[in-house]
This record gives sequence, structure tokens and C-alpha cells, in this order.
Amino acid sequence: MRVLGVEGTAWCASAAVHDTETDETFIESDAYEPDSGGIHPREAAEHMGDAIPRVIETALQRADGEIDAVAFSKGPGLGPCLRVAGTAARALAGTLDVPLVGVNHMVAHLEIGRHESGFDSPVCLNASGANAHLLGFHDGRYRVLGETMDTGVGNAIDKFTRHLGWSHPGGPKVEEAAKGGEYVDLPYVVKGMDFSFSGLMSAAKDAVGDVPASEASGGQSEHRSDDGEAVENVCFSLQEHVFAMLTEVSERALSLTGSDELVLGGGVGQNARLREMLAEMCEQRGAEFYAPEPRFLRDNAGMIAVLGAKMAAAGDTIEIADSAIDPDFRPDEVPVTWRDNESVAVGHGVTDGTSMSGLSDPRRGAEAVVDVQDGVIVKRRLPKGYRHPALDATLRRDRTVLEARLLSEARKAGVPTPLVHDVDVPEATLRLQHVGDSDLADALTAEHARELGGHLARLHDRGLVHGDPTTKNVRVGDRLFLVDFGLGYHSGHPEDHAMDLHVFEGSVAGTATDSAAICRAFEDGYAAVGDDVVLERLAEIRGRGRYQ
Ligand SMILES: C[C@@H](O)[C@H](NC(=O)OP(=O)(O)OC[C@H]1O[C@@H](n2cnc3c(N)ncnc32)[C@H](O)[C@@H]1O)C(=O)O
Ligand SMILES: [Fe+2]
Repeated sequence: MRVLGVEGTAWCASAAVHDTETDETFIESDAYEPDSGGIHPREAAEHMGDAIPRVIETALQRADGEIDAVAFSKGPGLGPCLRVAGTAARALAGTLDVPLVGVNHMVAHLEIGRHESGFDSPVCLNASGANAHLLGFHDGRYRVLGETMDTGVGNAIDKFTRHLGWSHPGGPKVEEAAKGGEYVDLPYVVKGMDFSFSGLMSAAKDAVGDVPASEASGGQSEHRSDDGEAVENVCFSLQEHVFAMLTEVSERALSLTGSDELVLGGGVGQNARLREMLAEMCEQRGAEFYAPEPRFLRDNAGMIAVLGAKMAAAGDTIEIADSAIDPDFRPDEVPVTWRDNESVAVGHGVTDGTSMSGLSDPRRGAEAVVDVQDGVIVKRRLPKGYRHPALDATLRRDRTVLEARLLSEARKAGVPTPLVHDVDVPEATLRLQHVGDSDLADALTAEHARELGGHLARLHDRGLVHGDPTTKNVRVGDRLFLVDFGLGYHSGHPEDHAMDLHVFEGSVAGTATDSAAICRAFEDGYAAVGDDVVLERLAEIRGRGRYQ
């Protein structure tokens, strides 16, 4: 089968032909480059109007007119651009009298890595301009295991470079400038498998200070402002922080799902440092890592044609009348018709291993290695080779200290936690009481979810946030125990409390079969003890469109 793909979500006007017999993909692209600033939706749509017919013509010539289906990006993306590309795709399917396939651009970023790697059921990190999220297949859909709470990763970096006056896109220029840089401290914000860039980007802008207009031009690494840190140092550190955050949450997703395969997708995936960190993390934990070649990472119609072919083969085509574009099309809205209903979430994962009982072999979680010595849990945060040593030392120390403190504060708030026998800060090691018989992930009932809801409400009431309350960080015995407070902190803000609930529900949606009933019981349990404002904020977080 030969499928012609059309891509036009934002900056890249592209058409491609994928041949399923030979597995060859021809791609013709024409990029929009703004004269100044970021992407202007109207200008980008004008570019689409010019370039889409041209790239389609080239692709058609290449295919000698033999096309069995036309696939196009239905969303997410910029409405004006999507409309132009969608109209062209519809017209072409009509003219050729072949079926039309509506593809989700984010799922395409993921599927191209799965296709190329031959992996069965990987976790996928999508690191693109307007998005950043982790996806895992479960119960017939790609579930969002974690994502940015504000801007996409590429857009965050591009905004920083706009502050420097550098032209769009900024990502490759930061990569270049970072080569001469040294480490400076910046904020690092990870909440379970979610993360946020806004604080980090403001701090990076503050660190460089005001950039004189005369210097704000091309994005060379020697730019220095009068009152701030050298630009190359900030670029270097920005990469170290942003990519370590993405690598950490990827590792947590591998742990939570028990998967040992990771694929990368999206334009930021072209960055060598990000790929290096992900590869090193996977190697350290014995997982496989695959990054597609650059032409399949940045926006391109090849990935649309490849997924379009799989969908067409599964009969997943649409009528013209149902082919409206959707600028907010989320990946978890797509019924996955082209895969067997297997699942990445096999539930054998460990996040920090605190849950391991009586094991002779140490177990490696996302966060730490845990073993049992004389009935006592020994939890060591070993250095992570992928992180810059200074960042690594800070995170290991701070998290060890905070974990010990929050475990005891939580107990005072009436929430069962293991006793802390000993804290060794230089070695980032805790000795903890062994609690419970299994993880909540292996004993996930509505009753337990309700009890957990109550415990989180008690924590929040005392101004404590767990930070990572997944089903793997709760132990079940005669009662529930909360463990692994390493991402915890103090806050009385409803947003932070609601994020705890969001993280728990994300871990349930990614792994459990009856997730709706579990989440209902969880929220009931929370409502019985806690503040309604937090549940209202949770609904708001859930409804937030994150395509910025
Ligand atoms: C909705 C859709 O239009 C959007 N696509 C998109 O944003 O284009 P994509 O090609 O996946 O990613 C572009 C981003 O990728 C960044 N980028 C490109 N090369 C980079 C590099 N070497 N290092 C860091 N970032 C890089 C650019 O700065 C830009 O922000 C998306 O997938 O979110
Ligand atoms: Fe993209």
C-alpha cells in the first residue's frame, strides 16, 4: 500500500509517500521561518497556503500517481495552519478517489519511533515544540502518564532565546551555545511524572539579565550581557536542567509501567544532549532506547504517512464530513485501532523500591536502590550518570533530607509512614522501617483508594505535599502507609495539593482496569476529610489545554 501524508500543524509544510511493501518513506518539506519573534499563526498559515500544494505535487510525482490513501494531521496544532493542510488533503483524496485518514500528530510522533525500532510496547517521550509528555499504551489508548504543566519544551526554550533576541527556532542555537558553558544553579521542577518549565525559564532570563539590543541578533555563543551570567553558561545549564527533568520522568514512567523500552519523539529529540541523557539512563537500568533519525523527529509528513498506512490497513478511515480539524486533539482521545489490545502497564515496576520486601537482590527503582538488611529497608540514592554532577549532588542531598523530615511530619499529621531509623546525608542513604505486605498497585481496590484520599487530605491540611503519590508509593498492610517522600515539599496552595491528586489519578489511569471507579472512591475519601477547593482545582487541571 502507498499512503500520501500531509503535515501542516505549525511551521512545517510537508508531504510524504510511505510504501508499506518496501518500508520506504519519501519526505518533501518546506519550513516557515519567521522574520522576527516566534511563530505567527497567520503568517504560518500563509506559508502553508503557498507551500502545501508544492510539496504535495513533488510527493505525487515521486509516487507516479499510485496512491491508496491520503493521511493528514487532524491536530493538535494551530487552527489556521491545520485548516489549510486539511483542505488540501480532503481535496486530494477526493480527486484521487481514495480513502482519507485523520491522524493525531502527537501519536504520529510516537508511532514513528515504535515503527522504526520494532519495539512492542514502549513508553514514549514526546519532546516537541508545543508539547512534552510521556505516553504509554493501556486499555486500547495511549495514556498520558506525565506532561508539562505549562508550555511545551521546545516553546519554552524558544521563548528564552527570544529574550536574547535570537531568531526562531531557538533550540538548535541553545545547543550550539551550550558547548562552551559551565554549570549554574537553576530551578528543577518535577512532580511525579509531570513537570513545569515556567519557573526555570524565568530564572534563566533573570540570570542573563537584560540583553543589549545591539547584541540581540543571531544567536552566537559569545553574547554576554553587562549585568548577568555568561549566556553560554545559562544555555548549558538550561539544557542540563530541562533534559534531566525529562530523563527523570521518563525513568519514572519506565519504573511505574515495568516497561524496558523507551522511544523518543518530537523536534527537541534532535538535541544530542537529550539523547545522550536518555540513552545513559536506559543503559544504567538495563532498558532499550531508540531515537528515530532527525528527519522523523522534527515535524514531517513521513510520520503521518506511516501511521496513516497502519490506520488505513485497520479500516480506520474517515468520511469527508467527519474530517474537521481539532486544534486541541489530545493523544488519549484516539481509539487505537491498529494495535492488539496489549498493554505497556504490566504492573511489575518499582518506583523507589521501598516496597520491596525480603528481597535478596537490591532492586533499582527510578529514584533509588533499595535492599533489606536484617528486616530494615536501606534506601540509597545512587548518583545518576546522566545528570550533571552538581545537579546530581544537590538533588540527592535535598531529597534525602526532605524525605526523612516529611516522613515524620506526615506521621504527626496522622498519616502512617515508615519510621526513619537513620539518615546518612553524604551517602544519600536512609534506613527505614519495613512496612506493609504489597504495593497499592497490586492491591488497588476502591476501598484502599478511598483511604488514600483521606490520608492525602490530612497531609494537605498540614501544608505537606507528597509530590509523587503513585500506586507504587503506597504500601498496603493492616492499613495504608505512604512511602517515598523524596519529591515532597511544604505548601498550602490548592494548586499543589490538586497536583498530588492529579499524579495519583494519572498513575491509576495508566495502569488500572477500572480506573473511573477507583478515582471516584479516591476523590470521595479526599472530600470526606479535605477541602473542596482542591477537588475543584483538580477538575480545572484536568481540563487545561496544554498546547501552548
Ligand atoms: C503541534 C505541533 O505543531 C508541534 N510541533 C512542533 O513543535 O514541531 P517539532 O518539529 O516537533 O519541534 C520543534 C521544536 O524543536 C526545537 N528544536 C529543534 N532542534 C533542536 C535542538 N537541536 N535542540 C533543542 N530543541 C530543538 C525547536 O526549537 C522547536 O521548538 C508539536 O508536536 O508539539
Ligand atoms: Fe510536532
